[in-house]
Amino acid sequence: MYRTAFLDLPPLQQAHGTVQLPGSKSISNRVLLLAALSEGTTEVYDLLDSDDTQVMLEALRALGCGVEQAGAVVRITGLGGRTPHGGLDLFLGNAGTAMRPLTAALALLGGEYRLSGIPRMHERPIGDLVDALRQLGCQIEYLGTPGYPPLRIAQAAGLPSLALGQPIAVRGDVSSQFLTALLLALPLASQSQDIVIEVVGELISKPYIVITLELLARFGIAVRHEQWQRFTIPRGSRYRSPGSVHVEADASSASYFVALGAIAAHEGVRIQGVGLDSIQGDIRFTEAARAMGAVVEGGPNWLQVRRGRWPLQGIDLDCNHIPDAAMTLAVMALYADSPTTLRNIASWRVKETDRIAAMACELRKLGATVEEGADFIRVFPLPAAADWRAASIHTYDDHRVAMCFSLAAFNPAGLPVRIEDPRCVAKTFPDYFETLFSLVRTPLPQIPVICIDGPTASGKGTVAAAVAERLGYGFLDSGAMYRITALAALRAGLAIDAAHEHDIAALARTLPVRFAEGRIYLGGDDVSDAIRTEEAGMNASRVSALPAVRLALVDLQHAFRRLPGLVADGRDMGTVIFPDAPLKVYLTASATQRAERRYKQLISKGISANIDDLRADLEARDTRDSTRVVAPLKPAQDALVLDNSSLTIEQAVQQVLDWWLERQPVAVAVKG
Ligand SMILES: Nc1ncnc2c1ncn2[C@@H]1O[C@H](COP(=O)(O)OP(=O)(O)O)[C@@H](O)[C@H]1O
Ligand SMILES: Nc1ccn([C@H]2C[C@H](O)[C@@H](COP(=O)(O)OP(=O)(O)O)O2)c(=O)n1
Repeated sequence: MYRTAFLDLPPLQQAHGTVQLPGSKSISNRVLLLAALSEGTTEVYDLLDSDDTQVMLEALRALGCGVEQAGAVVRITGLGGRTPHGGLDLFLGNAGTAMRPLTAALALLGGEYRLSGIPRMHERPIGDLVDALRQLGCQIEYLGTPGYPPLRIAQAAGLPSLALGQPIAVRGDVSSQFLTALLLALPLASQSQDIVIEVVGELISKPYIVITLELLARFGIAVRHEQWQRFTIPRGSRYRSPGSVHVEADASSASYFVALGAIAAHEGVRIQGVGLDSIQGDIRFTEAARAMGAVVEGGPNWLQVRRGRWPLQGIDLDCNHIPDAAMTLAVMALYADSPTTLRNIASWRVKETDRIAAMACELRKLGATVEEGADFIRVFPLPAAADWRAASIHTYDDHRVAMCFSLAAFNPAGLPVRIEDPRCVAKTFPDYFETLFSLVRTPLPQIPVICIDGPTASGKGTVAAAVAERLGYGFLDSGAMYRITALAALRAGLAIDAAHEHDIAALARTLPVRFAEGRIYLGGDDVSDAIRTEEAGMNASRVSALPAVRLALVDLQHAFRRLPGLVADGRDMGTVIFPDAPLKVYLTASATQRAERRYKQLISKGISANIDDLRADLEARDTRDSTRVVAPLKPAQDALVLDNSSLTIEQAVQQVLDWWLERQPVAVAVKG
């Protein structure tokens, strides 16, 4: 997961490969609640691991359910008839799929609870559900704005007698989650009579109700309905664990990869975990994608998508049946040859953010003309490369905004797209960007590299690692390659000299080196500390003067150039290894400063050192590194020199970031 302030997506062109999608959020949280209300233990396979499921699991644990995580299986031992722990303060983040059903279930179980979330959760309506529960006789109070969380369920004395004789009325035209919440929870009260729920107003998002009914059936509760307006929970209904449940992959998450297959050139994308027979309504996104031009094939647990018609064609669609996935259509619309109108999407206004306003605003930043109304959005395409603008996409703490705008990186202008706060995808798909990068093919020159070269102890490694971290880029410590090669040579009994050049080069070509969790392994051996001694540095300097060894390490270093970008530090990153890098920095500091830094670094690690010896050593190393025949240490012609003798680490990092950011098209667009 990227935890950076923003993520710059380089321009993308092709996609190819197979993707296994995370579990559906809607199914995951419904299954968790049903398992929690059942007797016995339910094994849940492929549960989505995300912010929204975590808050649900924590709430269930607090209420007294058994929650046990064992690899890919989560075991929930339900309350059965037991009373949940009361007097709790449950924090539910921004998870509507936890807030609504838990409100209903806890109101029907008795006890006292406070339910709250992040500020946006407190702006998302829940009044219609509370009204329905109050009608029944439940005691629920608003702790802030009436109609919105936070809430207090105040039934310290247990449950008041419920008025179940009349049908329970609930509005269906704001969010189908209110009806879902009642359907999931009301079997708790069905011991002695049928319970009837009547929907007031047109029911939106029916496909989500289909999921609810399917899952209730899996847990032994057969709800009848008439025309989606009147639902009956039969008398004597009881939650019965099916023993195990497999969660389908998320069909809404699939929409980004269906769109990817439709937009990207090449043979297309295969999606595993969800197929055309999915119980999730958003699977019908595939029909909309087909209408725009995608070629979609599918089977029981898979989809295969490739580009068909190109450019895509605009559509005019009532999206009531695919409210979440429809956002993806709004970005696909940019690649069409006629406008796209998405209708009946009023529910977008009460989701993680006002999604109609958000989509319109961000699409306009890319250069598109957008019309919006209370319940529709119309997007005009950007047919010519010159129509596109570089943009920094604000994501409103809305995972879907972040994910669907990543598709703008396929723009024909070859512009990168900045996604702000990429971490927001954690709500449903923490590894979304990693998954995207694993499928797309990008010409190497499009993958940015920042080179930081310079003499020893100038702070290259420190600064490069920090810059990489801020940008979400990979990090190549090329010096480590030479250090490891020198160590491997000595362990193999090879003296580091010209006579053994070819043997050492052969060793370097097949170096079994592995980087994992901040450690470096040579074969199975953790050599992270062994290669950091001053002696290892000097040996590295010697081995690096052998031309055949340098050549042998080129491919290994090039392999680090991966999406979304790379920061590489060393001696010849800008001059030899990545000569086309868009930013090259030559980082240096006075010999006195460098000796002092190295001294402090060694002392802090408990290694004794003498500052005069260190200075003499580093000057000797500078001389050897700068005077060798192949790839000597020197600033690239187009490098920016940064003498950080009198800068703090943070100032040096900031300077490199400033140089980088001012070169990005987004910055230019903002300034220009
Ligand atoms: N302004 C600065 N910039 C970078 N590093 C600094 C700075 N001031 C002190 N240092 C310290 O210098 C030491 C050497 O840095 P390092 O990144 O290992 O250098 P290199 O990779 O160039 O050999 C580290 O302990 C680092 O914390
Ligand atoms: N790209 C590179 C990186 C390092 N080397 C050589 C020269 C250096 O003295 C050694 C060790 O490099 P390293 O960057 O790890 O050393 P310092 O941290 O700067 O002391 O490897 C090189 O020749 N080319």
